[in-house]
Formats: sequence, C-alpha cells, structure tokens
Amino acid sequence: MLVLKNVSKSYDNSKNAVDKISLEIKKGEIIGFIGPNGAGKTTTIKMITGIISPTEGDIVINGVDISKAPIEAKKNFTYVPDHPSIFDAIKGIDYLNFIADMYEVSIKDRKERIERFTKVFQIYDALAQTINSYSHGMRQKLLLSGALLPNPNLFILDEPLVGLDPHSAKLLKDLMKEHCRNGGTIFFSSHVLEVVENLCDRVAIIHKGKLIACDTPDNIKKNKDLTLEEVFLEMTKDE
Ligand SMILES: Nc1ncnc2c1ncn2[C@@H]1O[C@H](COP(=O)(O)OP(=O)(O)OP(=O)(O)O)[C@@H](O)[C@H]1O
Repeated sequence: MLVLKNVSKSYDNSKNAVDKISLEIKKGEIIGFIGPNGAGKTTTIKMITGIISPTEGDIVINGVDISKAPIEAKKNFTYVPDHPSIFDAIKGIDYLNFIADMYEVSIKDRKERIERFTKVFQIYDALAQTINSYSHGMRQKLLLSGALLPNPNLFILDEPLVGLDPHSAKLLKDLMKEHCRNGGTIFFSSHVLEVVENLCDRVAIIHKGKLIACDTPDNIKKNKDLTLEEVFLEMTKDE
C-alpha cells in the first residue's frame, strides 16, 4: 500500500533531516512511527503526503508514484496534520462537504458517514457554526471526521492524540482499529508509546533521520520483559 525507497530530505543541502529511509507497509496494517523530537517524523509524513518533495528516493502509494502522478496517488489517502489549522471562515458542514466532493463521496454515503463520525466525536450539533468558533479539540475532531469520511485506503495521521481528551482519544483508537479491520491501512506518528505498543502491528523507529527499526512491538522488545518505552529510550539515547 505504501512503499518508501531510499527516501532522503535535506533542507539545507548539507545534512539530511531524513536519511535514506526504506519502508513497505501492507494493506490492513497499522504502523506507528516514533522517534525523538526532531528525528524526522513530520518531514517523512510531509513527503509521503506530497506537501514537500524528497531530495532523493521514491514514494509509491497503492502502486502510484506520488512524484509522477500526484493526484492519482492522493486519491488513495487522507491526512490529519499535527496542528489542526484549517480555513475557518466556513461552517463545519461546508468543510466536510468540500472533502466529500474532492473524494467523490456519494450524497448518500456522505450523509451517513458525516452523521456517524461527527456524532461519535460530539461535534454534530456544531456543524452549522463557522469553524472559527470551534475549540482546538473540536477542530481536530472535524479534521478527523473529514479524513475518515472518504474511507481512504491509507489513513495518515501526525500526532493524532495530541489535544484530545481521554474519551475522544479512545474513540479515535477504536475507529483506527475498525478502519484496519475493514482492510484500510494506517500510518501514524505519536509520542504516546503505550498507545503505539497496544495499537500497532508494527512500529517504525526513526532516530536522527535514519530508520533504526521496523518490526512488531514484540520483536523490537526482543520478547524481553520490557515496555516499548524502555526499549525506545535505550535505542535512542545520546551517548
Ligand atoms: N522547514 C524546515 N526547514 C529547515 N529545517 C527543518 C524544517 N522542518 C524541519 N526541519 C528540521 O528537520 C529535522 C526533522 O524535523 P521534523 O519536524 O521532521 O522532526 P519530528 O520527528 O517530526 O519532530 P517532533 O517530534 O519535534 O515533531 C529537525 O532537525 C528540524 O529542525
């Protein structure tokens, strides 16, 4: 579903913020992407989503190279960024209908899915209001509802749990599991290692721009009686 081949990004033409990352994610997998601050998570996600271009390497989404056929590739995924910045002079419902139009979601499906996700996230009653009246959490839930709405093949989230209350975080985790059970694929970054350990089929660890592990949580822990957090801290500590 998602293939990265030797992907690097340099912002200053001297050092690589992301350094020759290769990764293959299969349909139905949920992958957690973890790493210390500044490791290169957001840079990688921005390259996958086509917001920035790699300095070198290829990114292929559902068989489509995003640099060669960006629109075709982008039809396969939705993305929730780490900051819920959103054009906010429009109403919540107009934003969701815009997303549904972009992804060609039928009128019947969009009605059902908008109702379902916004009721789950308890923003349904606010949809007729303009987004600039929404709290930070409400904006994030609107973005999440919009990203789930097209039922994407690949769902990409950058730090999705930041700013969500525990109740909403649980709802999101349940929706993520459901999405993968139904054949969807998820790639998300997080600093909440307990969630990553419990939710993910595999965990990819990035450190100083390099991918230092990509395996099941048990294999990364080498089946020792340690938490993912303990192993992660050991693997990424600065000598
Ligand atoms: N627009 C930019 N211009 C120059 N350098 C950048 C830019 N964006 C990121 N960087 C640098 O690239 C490196 C990777 O940053 P990135 O934001 O991808 O890390 P991250 O793993 O997402 O970090 P965090 O956990 O803090 O969000 C860092 O050294 C950062 O300072």
